[in-house]
Amino acid sequence: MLTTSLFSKKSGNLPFVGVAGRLFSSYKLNVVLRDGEKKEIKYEKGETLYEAASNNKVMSVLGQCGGNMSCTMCQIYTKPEDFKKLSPMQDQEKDALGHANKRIEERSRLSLKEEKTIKAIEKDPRIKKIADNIYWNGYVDFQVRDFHGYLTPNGSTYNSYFINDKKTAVIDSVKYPFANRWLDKIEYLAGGLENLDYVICNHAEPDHSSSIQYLTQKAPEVEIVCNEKCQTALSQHFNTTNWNFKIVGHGESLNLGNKTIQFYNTPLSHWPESMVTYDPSEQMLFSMDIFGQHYASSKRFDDEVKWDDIEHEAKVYYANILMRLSLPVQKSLKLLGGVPVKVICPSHGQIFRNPENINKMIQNYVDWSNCKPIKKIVIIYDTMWQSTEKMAYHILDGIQKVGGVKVKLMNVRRNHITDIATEVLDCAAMVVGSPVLNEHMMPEVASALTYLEGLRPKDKLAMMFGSYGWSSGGAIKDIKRYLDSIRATIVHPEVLSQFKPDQEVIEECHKAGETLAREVLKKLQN
Ligand SMILES: Cc1cc2nc3c(=O)[nH]c(=O)nc-3n(C[C@H](O)[C@H](O)[C@H](O)COP(=O)(O)O)c2cc1C
Repeated sequence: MLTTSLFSKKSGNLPFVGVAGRLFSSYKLNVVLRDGEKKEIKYEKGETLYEAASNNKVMSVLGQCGGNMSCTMCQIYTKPEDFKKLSPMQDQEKDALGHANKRIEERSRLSLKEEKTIKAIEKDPRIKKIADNIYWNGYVDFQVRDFHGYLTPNGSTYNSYFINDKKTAVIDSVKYPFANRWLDKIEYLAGGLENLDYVICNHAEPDHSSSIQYLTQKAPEVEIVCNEKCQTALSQHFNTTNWNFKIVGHGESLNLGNKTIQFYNTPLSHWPESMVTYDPSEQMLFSMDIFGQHYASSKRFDDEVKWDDIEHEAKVYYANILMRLSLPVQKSLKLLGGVPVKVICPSHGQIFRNPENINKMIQNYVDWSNCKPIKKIVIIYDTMWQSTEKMAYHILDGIQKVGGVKVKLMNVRRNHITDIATEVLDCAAMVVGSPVLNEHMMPEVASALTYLEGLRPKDKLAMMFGSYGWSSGGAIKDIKRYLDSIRATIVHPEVLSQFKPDQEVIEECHKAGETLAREVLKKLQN
């Protein structure tokens, strides 16, 4: 039985049964052995039933699992009215008792003491200790495949962090379908939801805030720490009438006892209210969506998984979520540049603790926020009867003939906009092609370009192409409007083909590809 939380500081609701020694310095216990023999034993303050029984040598078979909530030999029954007074039962204990006895809800618990709980917490895969008195208590969502239209083939995590000090605090919550699991973990770590003092809300987006509403129902006293804009945004998402807000400004601190944590506003480093939390004692930055990755794993740290995987997911995240917000992100990076960081705890994905990885990720953010181009050309196109596709392949041939430039061929119906945006982030040039359909470009090309127009990739060279039947201009006019909007530099006139590309058009495509590759090399010659 989890006699009291590892971190419980409010002793008013300490349980008494099975740990009677906690409330009475010495206690008598009547033991009836299996063969019917009766014995009276004493047990002392702090002893569990298991310890009392083994110290008095009455039950030699007790405790085979070493107190790890498996063998259920220390199972006890309480009176129903006493059962209610006990600390909440966690999954591991429920599971163990569930196997042993179906009546667990009524009056059955395991008699284990606090030290076992510490071990259990540190072994518990649902919780992860990330520093002394700081725990990850988020949720790993292996199943999620779509985030507001952006594909997440590797799932994601909603990271939440529990700080145990004289005051207890949780940083960020999880997406609402997983609220109960989040609440369970807080209950487990704090020894009751009523023992939680603060929830720090760095960002009002529902994947990080939507479970707070369930916490405030159960623990109305908890203070919601956030900036003013976040309070407004939360009130525009949830009924916050009874929420107990504590508004903090940029650079303000919150003393938790031994630790004093700090808050910095990082507006539009995702939403206007975005803020980060910093623990100077651990040099730990709770960076909200900055450095996030949609990546689900049973491991929590960067150095426990393949770097290439999380670096890729961080890039996908940046391209699809933050590319448009590069200026605010640069401001946030500048602000945080003066803050020494040993650990970065983002709100999605792996926690960065490897210094080399932290430096690499910060450098990536500097590069990505500048859309720093590499020698790469992305060809984005659609086709009905393969004429435009054929042109795309001949442009690709021209690029490859020059050499030294990577090419990505992306049919918009075979490549999701998530991946197109990721490839565009660091490409030097984009080539966009569409056949004419009803005097316009194809709708999937429009979809990709609308997405890119919103994300605003910077500093791209560009070129257009496509096939038509009887009126050449429709698709090109549409594509050009988007390329102009993102201020791309068109470095070659459009290449057009009436129906199937003939030899002359094919040669034109080759030449266009060659010109484009040379322009890229010229631009990136250093
Ligand atoms: C439904 C449909 C609508 C079309 N509308 C136009 C049009 O408005 N103007 C035009 O010049 N060609 C139009 N075309 C002809 C195509 O642009 C032409 O067949 C072109 O070669 C198709 O290129 P693709 O092979 O890459 O799909 C249309 C074709 C289809 C099937």
